Parts: sequence; structure tokens; C-alpha cells
Amino acid sequence: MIAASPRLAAVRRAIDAVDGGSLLLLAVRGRLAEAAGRCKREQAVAIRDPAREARVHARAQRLGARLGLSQDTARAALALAIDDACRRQQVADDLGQGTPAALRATIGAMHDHAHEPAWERLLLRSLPPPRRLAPLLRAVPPSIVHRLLRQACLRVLAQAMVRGDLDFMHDRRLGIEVTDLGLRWTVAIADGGLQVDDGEADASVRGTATDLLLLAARVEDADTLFFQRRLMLTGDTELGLTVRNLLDRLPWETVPLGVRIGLNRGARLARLARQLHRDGA
Ligand SMILES: O=C(O)C(=O)C[C@]1(C(=O)O)C=C[C@@H](O)C=C1
Repeated sequence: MIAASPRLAAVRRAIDAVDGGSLLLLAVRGRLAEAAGRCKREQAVAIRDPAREARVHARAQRLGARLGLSQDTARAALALAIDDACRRQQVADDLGQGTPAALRATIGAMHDHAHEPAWERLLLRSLPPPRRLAPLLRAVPPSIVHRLLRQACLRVLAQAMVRGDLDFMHDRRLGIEVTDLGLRWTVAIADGGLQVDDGEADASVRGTATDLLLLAARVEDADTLFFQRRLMLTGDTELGLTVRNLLDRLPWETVPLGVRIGLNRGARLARLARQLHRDGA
């Protein structure tokens, strides 16, 4: 057997982590399907529900298309999950397997947002820390990363740009450096549009992926992050401070609700994952 290169070994570790996460989610889905089967039995309705299965498939097709999955892959993945669900419902109903208390515990834990649920901790613990994902992310062509980042910035800043709140940024270039990923980009507003590239910046914000996400999602405030030196400003301090103040003042309600929820959830999960990695839990 030929020894894998360091990059291939890192990619394989990431694949193993994703496989672990996928199987974990499949197991959680199976437990939920058992609960659905029990509800239907209590209501004396048919266990198999083709109309619901069609909706599940249709949703997977839409989601899959957005994630760049082929129709066949999305269909096969969901067919497998539904097949597993049907088998479990049969077993649970016919043989009385699976204790209701255990099911209640699983579902209860999944809805307990005050304390992150156990299954989420398990999943996060199996994910590699950002610095291990860095080689993977660096392998993504810069043009794709720039496009995604530009779209993300536009979603958050569109209203502020229309109101002219970003006029002070005209022809100025703000760098974002993600230290643990070894990535940096420059955001600029020129010709009325927002551009992202990897050129020189007038001022830069530096921090880990998690801390930058916590700032973007407003889960932790800028003052704390800068005071604790988890985020740092370099270059033209005046420009950096103006951007920081703008982020503070940005009317959060003008950012689309879906983006706010996604950012908030992502930032909290990233913080929990960092905590779990630090604790070596
Ligand atoms: O939604 C339900 O009623 C389920 O039992 C879950 C599920 C699924 O796996 O998505 C499984 C079997 C049914 O035929 C429909 C859907």
C-alpha cells in the first residue's frame, strides 16, 4: 500500500468525521421515525404514508439542488433513510422494541436549547477543529470562496449600502484574516458594488474563524472580543474602528431573518465545538 500524502491523509480524516456525523444523524432520524410510528399507532392511522414520503423526497430534491447534490444522490439517500424508518417502525410496532422513555429522552434532548443536546455534542466532538479543515478549505478555488463571501456580505449589508451607511468605505479596502484557517480576503466597495478579492488591505480584522463568526452573528460583542484580544485590528485603525462601529450600529432587523438565525446557530455551535475540543471532551 502506498503511503498517503499529508494532504490526502487530512482529507481522509475529514471524510471519516463526516461519515461519523452522517451515521449519527441517520441513527437519530431512525429513533424519531420509531416515535412517529408509535404516534400513528396510537391514532390508529396507517403506518406507511406515501404522501408524506413524496413530500420528504421533494424537500430533499430542493435542498440537494441547493447543496450541489445530484438528484439521484438525494433520492437514494432519502430512500435509504425512509427504508430504515419503515423497518424500525415495523420492528418497534410488531415486537414492541424501543422503550418510550428512551425515545422521550432523545426527543426531549433535541429540543432543549438552553443546554446543547447530547447528540449535538457528540456530533460536534467528532468534527475536526478549524485548523485541521484548513488544508481542505485552501483547496477550494479562491474565485468560489470570493463569490460566496461576496454573496454573504451582500445579504447582511444590502440595506446598509442602500442607505449609504457604507459610503465611507468607498475606495477603501478592509481585510479579514482567519488565523486558524490561514485564509485572508479583502472586501472593498467600489463603483457602487461590493468586491471580494485577496489583494492588499488598508485595515484588517484578525481572529479565529469562531471569534469572527461570533462577531458577525452578534453572539459576542465587538468590545469584549477586541478587549480580550481575540480579535485584532491592524493597519489604518480609523477605518477599522469605523467599520467596527458600523457593525455595532447596523440595524439587525434589516438583515433577513433566515440569515440571522443561521448565523446565530452557526456561531453558537462553533463556540461549543471549540469548547469541547479545548476540554478534550
Ligand atoms: O413522517 C412519518 O409519518 C414517518 O413515519 C417517517 C417516514 C420517513 O422516514 O420520512 C417513514 C415512513 C412513512 O411512510 C413516512 C415518512
